[in-house]
Amino acid sequence: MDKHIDRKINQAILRYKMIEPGDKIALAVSGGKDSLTMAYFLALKANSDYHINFDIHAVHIRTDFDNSVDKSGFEQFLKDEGIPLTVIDVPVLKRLKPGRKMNCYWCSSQRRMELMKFASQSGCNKIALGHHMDDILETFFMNMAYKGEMSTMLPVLKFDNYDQTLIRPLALVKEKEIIRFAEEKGISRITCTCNFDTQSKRKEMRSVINFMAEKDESIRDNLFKAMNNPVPRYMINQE
Ligand SMILES: Nc1ncnc2c1ncn2[C@@H]1O[C@H](COP(=O)(O)OP(=O)(O)OP(=O)(O)O)[C@@H](O)[C@H]1O
Repeated sequence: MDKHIDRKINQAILRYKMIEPGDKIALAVSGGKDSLTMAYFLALKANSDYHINFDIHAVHIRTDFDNSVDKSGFEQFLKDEGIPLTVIDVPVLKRLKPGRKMNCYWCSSQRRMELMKFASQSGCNKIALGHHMDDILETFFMNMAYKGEMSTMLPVLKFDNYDQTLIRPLALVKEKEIIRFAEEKGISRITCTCNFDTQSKRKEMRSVINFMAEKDESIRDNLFKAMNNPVPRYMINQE
């Protein structure tokens, strides 16, 4: 077991009050390295005498186009770790309105909607996603560069209009730490490789951040810390 990842997840749970006693958590599992790593560590806690009692149930959304993820491998992995799984078929392509082009935003919003539906039907009050620290940083830079706003994906997001809360247990874990763990565990690194990939802006931001942290890894930590540490006195006030 990777103690560092486990510690970082414990820190996130504590710092953001991410998991509470009695929670029933739907684990959104794509079959990729991030969500399987998340499922592995949460299962260790849910199935042991961890100080917070909670239940987990993995959910995989199977779309109507091939995304090249090796399904049999990840289903077996979850079984071996004692994690129950529900697979839901969602015709993402078929649901597209005539004349509309397929894109990542449409796909992820359809998946998100089905995850919420599953959670509410099965009594889950939380949905866990496999986003990690680098995803959160990239989103922060993308939102500044392309939307002109300072915002990002939150470690814990309570919806106003729904009973569910989104959580991101890997919020303090770096992607390279997940890659190392996934290699040790034999978890496939394949993620979505559909032909509709429109994630080039995210990739651009990733290389900008990697460039900044290339010579000094603590820069990545500081960039993340800065998002948690605004100094209002030295921010430009619009009023
Ligand atoms: N088909 C799916 N079914 C269930 N959950 C999904 C699915 N695809 C993505 N997710 C959830 O959304 C998160 C972000 O999805 P994204 O497509 O960005 O994957 P990723 O960052 O490559 O992560 P992973 O390595 O888990 O695939 C995933 O970590 C997972 O929790």
